[in-house]
Amino acid sequence: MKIAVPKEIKNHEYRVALTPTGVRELVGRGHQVTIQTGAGEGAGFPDTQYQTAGALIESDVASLWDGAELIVKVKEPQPEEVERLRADQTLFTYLHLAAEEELTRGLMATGATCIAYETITAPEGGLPLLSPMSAVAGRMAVQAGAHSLEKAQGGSGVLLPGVPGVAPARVTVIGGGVVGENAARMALGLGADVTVLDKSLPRLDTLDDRYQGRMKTVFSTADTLDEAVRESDLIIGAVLVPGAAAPKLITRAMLADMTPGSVLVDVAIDQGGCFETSKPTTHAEPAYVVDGVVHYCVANMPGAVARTSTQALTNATMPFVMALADKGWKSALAEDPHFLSGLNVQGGRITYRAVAEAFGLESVDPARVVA
Ligand SMILES: NC(=O)C1=CN([C@@H]2O[C@H](COP(=O)(O)OP(=O)(O)OC[C@H]3O[C@@H](n4cnc5c(N)ncnc54)[C@H](O)[C@@H]3O)[C@@H](O)[C@H]2O)C=CC1
Ligand SMILES: CC(=O)C(=O)O
Ligand SMILES: [Mg+2]
Repeated sequence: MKIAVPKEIKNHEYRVALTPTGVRELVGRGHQVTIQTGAGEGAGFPDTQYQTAGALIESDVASLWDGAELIVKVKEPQPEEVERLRADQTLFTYLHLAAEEELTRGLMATGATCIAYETITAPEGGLPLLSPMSAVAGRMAVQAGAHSLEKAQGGSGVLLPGVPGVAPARVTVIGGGVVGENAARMALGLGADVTVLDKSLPRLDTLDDRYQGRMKTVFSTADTLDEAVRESDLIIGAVLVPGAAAPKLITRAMLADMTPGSVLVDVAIDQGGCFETSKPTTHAEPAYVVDGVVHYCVANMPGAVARTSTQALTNATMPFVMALADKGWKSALAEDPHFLSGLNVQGGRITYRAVAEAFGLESVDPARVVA
């Protein structure tokens, strides 16, 4: 199969969808892999390493897209990339469609087969192609929050661990999944006073057990959210309803109860964000202030640590890329119901119910599409 890897064009996105190691595996199985000039540069993989692994290097973006049957990317396609996509091509990348109606309609109009990393499931549960980046983003969320708390960033001037004689900062993490656990773990490591809110009691039970009560676990309700808003220096939004738009858990009115200079880090921004006042930001301008509260809402946080993130992401995506290349999308998805749950758009139709529901559109059962 002819596989193309474009250079990512989202703001400050330095990850790349395949490493030279991945290229070597694919080429060894008889596939042709073309890498856009410089695509791996930001992650520390120069073109020469891809060439040694057997890839072709293409400097012309139009030729790269034109010649491909399978396009493997990291971030959701930007408008100029959607324009390049054709009905006979398969796109495999993060899509986060429930947050982006225009992108959803754009991909439908191409007629292409669009498979999202973030909705693929695993037999043992969880989201195996989202979780490595969630681990990265969760860990980064605390760094971002600590930086945003500094006075020069508009923050309240609170140091997360405090110092002897001065209490540590209060950090609340809403959603105790992969992002939430990683964030809470980093905040604990820095000596902050950490509380995790979740709606899942089994999840809170796991966290309590795993951290031996060192982080407080609290069932998420309107009351406990109100309390978190009143008492926290830093709140990290880490909820997820897979494939769906994130619920808005902190409204603008609630910001009035926050201490001036306190910080909201909305990691769930790629699914639309879980705070009413969140809007996607970039690494170039990551934060802004609303009603005295600093908001950090970068939708591609792992892009900033591209070396670590690329390796972690491709470890998880490679088996799926190989299945697509070896078998073609239809057989690969038909044979694996967990892979099939990644199918979001195919032949102009939405094949993921939560995405269709976000826009009041119809969806078709993906099993029918691959039957
Ligand atoms: N901004 C970025 O760069 C990145 C963003 N993400 C995003 O972070 C979000 C979280 O991802 P994961 O931790 O992997 O998901 P996850 O599925 O592991 O965890 C989500 C948790 O949220 C909880 N939850 C759901 N609704 C809730 C509610 N109303 N109140 C309290 N808890 C609730 C669930 O019970 C679950 O424990 C996703 O939107 C993901 O796409 C992930 C990686 C990078
Ligand atoms: C998951 C995601 O949005 C990212 O890694 O950028
Ligand atoms: Mg996005």
